[in-house]
Order: sequence, then C-alpha cells, then structure tokens
Amino acid sequence: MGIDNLSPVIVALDYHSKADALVMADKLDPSQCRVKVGKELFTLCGPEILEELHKRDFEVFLDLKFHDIPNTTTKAVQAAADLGVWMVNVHASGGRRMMESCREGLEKYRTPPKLIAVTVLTSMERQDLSDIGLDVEPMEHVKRLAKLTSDAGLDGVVCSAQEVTAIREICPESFNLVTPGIRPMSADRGDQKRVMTPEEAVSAGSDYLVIGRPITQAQDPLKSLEEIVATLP
Ligand SMILES: O=c1ccn([C@@H]2O[C@H](COP(=O)(O)O)[C@@H](O)[C@H]2O)c(=O)[nH]1
Repeated sequence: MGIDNLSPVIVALDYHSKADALVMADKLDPSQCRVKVGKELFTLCGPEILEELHKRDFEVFLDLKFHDIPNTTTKAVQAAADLGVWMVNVHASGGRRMMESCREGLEKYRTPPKLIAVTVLTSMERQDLSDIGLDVEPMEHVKRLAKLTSDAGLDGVVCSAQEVTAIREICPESFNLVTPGIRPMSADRGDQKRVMTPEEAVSAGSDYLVIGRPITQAQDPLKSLEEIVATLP
C-alpha cells in the first residue's frame, strides 16, 4: 500500500488516442491505482480526457511540467486546479519565485491539487547535464532542486528513485517523492537512464511510482500491473 489506501502506482496513460487511453483506464480499478495524463494525450484530447477519467472516479496527475515565467505558470496551475486534477507539476528549474507564485496561486482553492516540481528528468545522466552547461552529477542537482522546491513550500518533487534516500535526509518527511524511471528487472529501459525496480523504489521510500511502458506496452497490461503490485513490499 502507498501513503494512502491506494497502491503507490500511477499508470502513465501515454497513448495517442482518447479511445486507447480509455480502453486501458477501463481495465484499471480507481480504488487500486491512479493515472497520469501527459503531454501527448492532453495535447490530443484536451480537458475532455480529464472529464472522462474523473467520471470513472480516477485521481489524475496532470503531468504537463509547466516551465515559464511566474505569471504564466501560476495561471496554468490554476487552470489545472479548475479542472479538478489531483496532482500537477512545474519544473523546479523555473526557480524559487516561479514555484512560490504557483503555490500562492493555489491557496484560494478549497481542495487544491498537490503541486510538485520536476528536478532532473529521469532520462538524463551526467553527460546530458554537462551538455546544458551543468558540470554536476544528477544526484547533486536533484538535491539542490528538491531543497529549493521544499523551501518554496511545494508538496514534493519528481525525481529518480535512486535519489529518494538522499532527498529524505534534507526535506521534511511529508514531502512527496514521485518517481518515474521504474523498470521491473526484465523490462526494457528505453530512454530512461536513472532507473530502479518497483520493489527497490518502494523500499527506498518512494511515495508514488509512475509507470508507463512496462504496463501499457505489455501483452497483457493488467497482468503486468498486478505482477508489479505483487512485488511491492
Ligand atoms: O523525470 C521524469 C518526469 C516524467 N516522466 C514521465 O513518466 C512517464 C514514464 O513512462 P515510462 O514509459 O515508464 O518510461 C512518462 O510519461 C514520462 O513523461 C519521466 O519519465 N521522467
């Protein structure tokens, strides 16, 4: 079980049509897991896909990773709150003022979405950071951005499960750690670089495991989800 009564798994509905996403959603039980709508599905379907998922009682993580000036990102997270999503995110590299403005922008909501920030994408490794002028290990940059996010008063971060132990040492216990880059031992890593197995991620202290292709591209997605959940401590 996760930090509430649901499993910690958030299934990434990275599909190229509303129909395909809903076929998958209809196989899932909203009392067992949450779902994530990302850039591909939201760009194709817009808010309608959220309505469909909410009708089916899912809590939805709207993963649009807003990265813009404070005014723009604040309006964007408010728009997400108006759509009733459970979780929304920005990029921590947008900076402290941007994150604080987003948090303040959500204060007027009775039940605001959880607001979290992406640290370093799990597809990135040291060379990728070096390419963009950051001569630092991912771990160091993730820790810096997690602390900044916590100081800005957000609810948590997106990071690799590899960084969970280190973040726990510098951020409050209540700080949510949302970890993509989850790969069962036999699964293809694809473009992910900083990965962990579901079991290791939960043991390390991840609150939520974001899992896409190992479930959605499986021959039998539901069986794959059930097998993953069965391995969790
Ligand atoms: O650092 C990040 C932030 C977000 N993601 C998203 O999570 C899923 C992972 O999908 P897989 O198929 O399991 O790799 C995907 O929607 C990404 O956009 C991430 O992977 N890393």
